[in-house]
Amino acid sequence: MSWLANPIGRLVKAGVLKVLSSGPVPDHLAIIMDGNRRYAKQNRLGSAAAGHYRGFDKLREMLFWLLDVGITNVSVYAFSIDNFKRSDEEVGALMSLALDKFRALLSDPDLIHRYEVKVLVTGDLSLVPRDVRAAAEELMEATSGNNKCVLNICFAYTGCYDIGSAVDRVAARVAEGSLAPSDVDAAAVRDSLLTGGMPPVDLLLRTSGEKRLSDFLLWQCSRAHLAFIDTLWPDLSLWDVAGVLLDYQDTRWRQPCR
Ligand SMILES: CC(C)=CCC/C(C)=C/CC/C(C)=C/COP(=O)(O)OP(=O)(O)O
Repeated sequence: MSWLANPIGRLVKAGVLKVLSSGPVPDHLAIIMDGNRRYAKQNRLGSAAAGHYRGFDKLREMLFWLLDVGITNVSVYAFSIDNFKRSDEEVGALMSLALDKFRALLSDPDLIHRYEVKVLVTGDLSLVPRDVRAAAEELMEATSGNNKCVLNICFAYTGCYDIGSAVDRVAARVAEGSLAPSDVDAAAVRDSLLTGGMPPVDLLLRTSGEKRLSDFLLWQCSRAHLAFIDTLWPDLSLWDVAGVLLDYQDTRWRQPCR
């Protein structure tokens, strides 16, 4: 167990989170949780799946930090459409993990109920097994009345799919007559994205040293501050998060009106 769980550690953590919450915090933080397989290898966990399970535990731990700091919209890249190209064994393990965790989040009083988190699962859910889709839909339905925070789990997702399907929805509205062709503009496409009413991403964090967007929230990140750190996702610490947020706050103080 981390030292942050002992009484002194809890005080230090509360102090760090309080300091961070006193500066400007992003309205919307997006995270590419990269490095689970390398973490599994380095720590001899025996399978990539074990690294992904550690990855979920880190996500849950980090969400408490972010919500305590006052960040109210968090998007995470949990499974890209490109991830279907991985081995059947790994894809199957990631689907089982999602099924398990979507069900666990349904009854997670400390996180979902206490912080009143609405959970969205966004992506092409027609591509995922029926039981995973049903669990995702049940989770979204059960949390749809929560309105303090949004956790957007991008699953079977890519930014190109998101933009393409938004354009399809706009075209369908034009075809049925509910939108005039002259009213088709960037705002109409933006409002049809899977992220719906979420604000644009202010800060994108990617772990593990890779400096790429990997087709994540391309439209939503058009003005985002980008943070790339070397830490593998399951190793992410409170200090990593503090460093990224302090850097973001420094940028906001220097450029208040972007
Ligand atoms: C249901 C839910 C919210 C699950 C969250 C679990 C989680 C953290 C999933 C991320 C999966 C993923 C493809 C990570 C990228 O690391 P990688 O596998 O590419 O690792 P590598 O870069 O070391 O190869």
